[in-house]
Amino acid sequence: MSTNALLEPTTELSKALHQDVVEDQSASSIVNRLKSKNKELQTQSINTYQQFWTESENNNEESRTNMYKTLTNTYYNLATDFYEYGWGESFHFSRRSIGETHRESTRRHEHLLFSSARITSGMKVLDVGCGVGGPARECIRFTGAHVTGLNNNDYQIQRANIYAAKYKQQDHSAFVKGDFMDMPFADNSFDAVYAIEATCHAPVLKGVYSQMYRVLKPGGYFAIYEWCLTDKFDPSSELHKKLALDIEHGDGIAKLFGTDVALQAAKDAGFEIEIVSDIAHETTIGNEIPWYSYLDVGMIDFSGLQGFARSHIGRKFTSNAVKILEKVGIAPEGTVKVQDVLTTAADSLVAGAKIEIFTPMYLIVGRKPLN
Ligand SMILES: CC(C)=CCC[C@@H](C)[C@H]1CC[C@H]2C3=C(CC[C@]12C)[C@@]1(C)CC[C@H](O)C[C@@H]1CC3
Repeated sequence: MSTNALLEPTTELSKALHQDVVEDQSASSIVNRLKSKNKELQTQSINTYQQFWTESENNNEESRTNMYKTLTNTYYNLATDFYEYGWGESFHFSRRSIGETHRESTRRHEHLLFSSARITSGMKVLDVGCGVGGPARECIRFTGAHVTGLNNNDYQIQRANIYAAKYKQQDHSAFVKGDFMDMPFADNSFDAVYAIEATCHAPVLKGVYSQMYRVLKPGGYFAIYEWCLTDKFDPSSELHKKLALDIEHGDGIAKLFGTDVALQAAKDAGFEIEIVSDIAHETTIGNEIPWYSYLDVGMIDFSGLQGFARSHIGRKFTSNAVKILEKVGIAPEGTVKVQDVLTTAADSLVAGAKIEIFTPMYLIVGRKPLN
């Protein structure tokens, strides 16, 4: 393989890279997980990912957008273990209230979306870009619905299935591999569809929303939390452009779109819009603490390893620990770069949020017309 060749994140690659995927305690098992990777493939994967962002012919927006599947899939092959270690099973941010734990606010944020999508017991629901299935499992508990999780990353599907067995939810869930721009489902097959901080990986928002529209039954609800640049984003500002690029690089996103583009895409897909709001910036009760506070400088959560790992100081600790693990050959070469990419994510998200050019929770709720 030439140094510039991209490693395609196929199912075979996933099996060879992640090797033995077992049930484990997510936070403390990061060392074991890193140890069990195929070292050569892990190194090649990070080199593939970095080619989209460092000196190479693939480092441009067009290339990233054309190759969104390779970009995002490779990102999650590398980032998933770290996400579980530092965040848990639900890969999204949440509005936070005083006295609320990370887990509580995560659940509340999910419940808001499930209620907005009018999900009730017995419904057939689609979770688009389901990660390792944290929100899907909560949707099942909260509503009694059957949830299908769609994901293009084999490793995350494998992990979602392990969790489904652990929580005895196999009869209420299914995790399906597929591209959300070309979903492997029949027209009109779900009672409700939702996506939590996932459709931002699409090259074109209208493409993924149209697919959600197609598979939704007439009269059914669509509810999403979208990652967007806000109206305060100024494309002529070097700082704004740099932060947007760092968010894209740190989070496996080919191109971030504005809230206006997202709303128009939902309308163009055919939805009758019922709710639209950047709920990160609402000054309502239940939103007293900024969503990014866990990642911000000075914040330390002593509730456990996971809380510490996501804090600014915890990230520094992890960076140093990973350097040692890589040096002594426990972690594959390139793992330090993965943690660096995630550090870029955390820092740019906080910086972008503080100047309000970015939101991870642009809420759009729409309905597919009955006829
Ligand atoms: C990428 C998208 C669309 C959504 C994921 C949102 C968040 C769950 C992640 C965004 C940045 C992530 C980081 C971590 C956990 C998951 C995120 C908050 C870590 C705290 C995981 C542990 C690492 O050592 C540091 C990471 C920083 C970024």
